Amino acid sequence: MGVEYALVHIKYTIPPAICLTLLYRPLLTKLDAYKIGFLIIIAVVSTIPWDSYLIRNRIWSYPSHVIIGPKMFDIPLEEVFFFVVQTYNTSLLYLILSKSTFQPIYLRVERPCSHRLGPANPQWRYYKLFGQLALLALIILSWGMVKGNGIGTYTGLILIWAVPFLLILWSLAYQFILGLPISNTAIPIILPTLYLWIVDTLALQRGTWVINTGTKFGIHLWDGLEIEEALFFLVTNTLIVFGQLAFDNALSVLYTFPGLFRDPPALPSPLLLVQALLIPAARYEQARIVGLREAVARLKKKSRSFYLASSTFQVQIRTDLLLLYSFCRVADDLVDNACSSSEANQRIEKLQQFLNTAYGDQKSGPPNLNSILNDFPPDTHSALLQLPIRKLSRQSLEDLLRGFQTDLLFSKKNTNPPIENSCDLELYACRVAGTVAQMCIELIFHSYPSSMAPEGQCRILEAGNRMGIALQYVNISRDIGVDAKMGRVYLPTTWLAQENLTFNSILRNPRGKKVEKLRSRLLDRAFTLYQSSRDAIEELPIEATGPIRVAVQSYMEIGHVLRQEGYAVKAGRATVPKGRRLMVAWMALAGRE
Ligand SMILES: CC(C)=CCC/C(C)=C/CC/C(C)=C/CC/C(C)=C/[C@@H]1[C@@H](COP(=O)(O)OP(=O)(O)O)[C@]1(C)CC/C=C(\C)CC/C=C(\C)CCC=C(C)C
Repeated sequence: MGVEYALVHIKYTIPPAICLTLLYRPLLTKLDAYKIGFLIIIAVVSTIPWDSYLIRNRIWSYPSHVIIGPKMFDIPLEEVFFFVVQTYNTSLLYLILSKSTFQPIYLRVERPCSHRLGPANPQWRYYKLFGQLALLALIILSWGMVKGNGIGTYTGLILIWAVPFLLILWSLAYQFILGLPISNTAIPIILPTLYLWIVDTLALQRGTWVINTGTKFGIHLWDGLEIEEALFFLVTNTLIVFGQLAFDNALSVLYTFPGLFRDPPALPSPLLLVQALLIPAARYEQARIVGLREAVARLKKKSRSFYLASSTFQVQIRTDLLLLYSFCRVADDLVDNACSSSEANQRIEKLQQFLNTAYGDQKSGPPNLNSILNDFPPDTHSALLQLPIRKLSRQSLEDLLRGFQTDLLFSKKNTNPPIENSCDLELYACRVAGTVAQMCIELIFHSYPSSMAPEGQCRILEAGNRMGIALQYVNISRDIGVDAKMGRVYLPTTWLAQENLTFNSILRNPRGKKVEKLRSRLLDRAFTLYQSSRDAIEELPIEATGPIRVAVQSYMEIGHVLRQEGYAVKAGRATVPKGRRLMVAWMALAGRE
């Protein structure tokens, strides 16, 4: 009996497990736990028969003085723990590295060129086939090595066990394996493999486990690292990462195509996941993928705070929020970028017609939105078409358009600017931002059905509305100068009068001590509203609380920056430095401010 192998864990595998857990803990969700647990079970169940065979046939062995004693099917318990901890560590590293990637946009429709819906990535079928043939060849080669019963036996046994699993995973998830950024694929394989190679070098040099002669090539990758050991760790980490990728591929299919899976559960069963993976890529909906790609690009370009926040949501709700953002952004830009206020008015009318058609008469089947799209520029079509209409209340979207209408009432000639007093300001903010908050909450409750009584849900919606107003006040405080250039002053005229300012004087000069005083007054209101509504976030479904905290705290941080002297400005707007934004997001996830 000895503790040598146990010490390998204490020194080398448990410390990274603890560090990775602490790092990922604020982001860990039930779905992540489900994924990791699922893979650990598969890893242990599939490795035990193979490892037991190897030990019984003396391919490798453990001197009795290095293990504590208890065994499972001849495998020391330390070794069984190794399968668990390796799967856990590599999975966590994968989750950390892939968190910011919105994976559904890497799905590809595969159709033959002659298909009536047009060509779409036909070459991917050949990539799949090529990989399958290569893996089949490897299986045949490894079978020959095992049969030969010579120095290639150990290599053959590793490959004959692992490659069939790789073949299955490749066949199901080749799109993600090939298409995702290497931060999601190669890096989570390479980093733990290199680490385990070093650990293995140290362990073998100390004789913790021994590969017997006659069944190995005797080649060392470096001094102390047998080629077979190096291969083993490479292959097992590849299996773990491919397993995670297959899982995520299934989730992406499930949550991206409502036409294939309408309202899938937040924790899908293994059967449902397999069904999603078996859907032929020819049935994926190209318009949906394009809509999501454009939504991600829009969010990335236009809002750093919400882009960062969006990456903390799970794929299901993240998809809906991205599409909502895309619609709101496009609608806001259509109005803001119109050449004249009459064109802007026409655009709002068209958006209203779009909503009328989209909500239409629910009984007469799905509405045909294509005819109305001709009224809009082509680069806005996907944002309009993909809006998750059936999950959102018509009232909120119509109020948002009413808010945009207020913007059109600003003009130098207009002697009655639309925001006269605090009530006007609040109503405006409620329409353009309170509605957005309410829609976000509607989407959350749709993704994570709650047993909360309707009164409770109403209370949360009201708090969300206040939070939206708070964010809009921060937005207005930040943009006083930018808005003045567009002929808009959202500070109430009664407030201006108290400082001997006028609408036109702000248009001429949106700076100075008096303006700072008013900015500060608006920020005070924003923070009061924030304080009065932030507790309601904790009552949201658990999957949404951390990410929503990130969204609102990141945006409120702009307010904190505005209160400091000499803050950084980008394109005329106060901006939160990246490091500070990340710190705020991290603290928000951890539930601190
Ligand atoms: C991660 C996440 C939550 C993403 C989605 C957010 C989303 C759908 C935002 C819509 C943004 C938008 C373009 C709306 C049009 C109207 C508008 C301009 C509103 C202002 C946003 C400003 O963003 P930005 O600075 O990029 O805009 P400009 O460059 O100035 O044009 C707003 C300030 C409103 C944003 C409000 C929210 C996102 C609501 C936040 C509150 C919640 C999510 C609910 C909190 C829940 C409780 C229970 C309190």
